[in-house]
Amino acid sequence: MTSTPRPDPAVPLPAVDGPQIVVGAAIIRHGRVLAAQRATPPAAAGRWEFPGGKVDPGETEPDALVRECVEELGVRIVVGDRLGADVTMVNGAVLRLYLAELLAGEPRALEHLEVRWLAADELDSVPWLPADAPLAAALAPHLTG
Ligand SMILES: Nc1nc2c([nH]c(=O)n2[C@H]2C[C@H](O)[C@@H](COP(=O)(O)OP(=O)(O)OP(=O)(O)O)O2)c(=O)[nH]1
Repeated sequence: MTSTPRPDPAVPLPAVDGPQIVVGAAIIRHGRVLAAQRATPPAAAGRWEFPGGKVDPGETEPDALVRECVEELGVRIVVGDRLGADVTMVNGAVLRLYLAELLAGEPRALEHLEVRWLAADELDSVPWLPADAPLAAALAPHLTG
């Protein structure tokens, strides 16, 4: 019988390269989702997105969302389930959306031009970044009451 050698825990595993993951938070309150209007870069300025950003090396996706929502909105959130499919963006990065709820604070546009609460029938009222449009559409059933 052959046995598979166990990796030596003292030897670091090689880094597994994958696409850069960008996480977005669909923060829902009273049947509305929080959308944020990008200020930068010029090509994306004025378009709308979900608060969030790049996941840092060694950081979990929910931790990245909590960190970004403090930085961008000045709020604490609780991260829930994933929503929708991964969206691969033109630069090869992958956008991944999570449902979230506010734990503390009132969102302010600390890094965005504006933030806005959108009801289900208002999801089409803002020009989303291209990758966000299918995710915004997937949100509609979650925006009730
Ligand atoms: N945060 C966020 N970024 C999005 C969304 N949709 C979308 O295409 N993007 C793109 C815009 C940016 O190219 C990239 C995320 O960059 P970012 O600037 O928000 O992330 P970050 O704060 O971690 O970036 P950095 O300034 O530290 O480099 O993903 C979205 O819904 N939320």
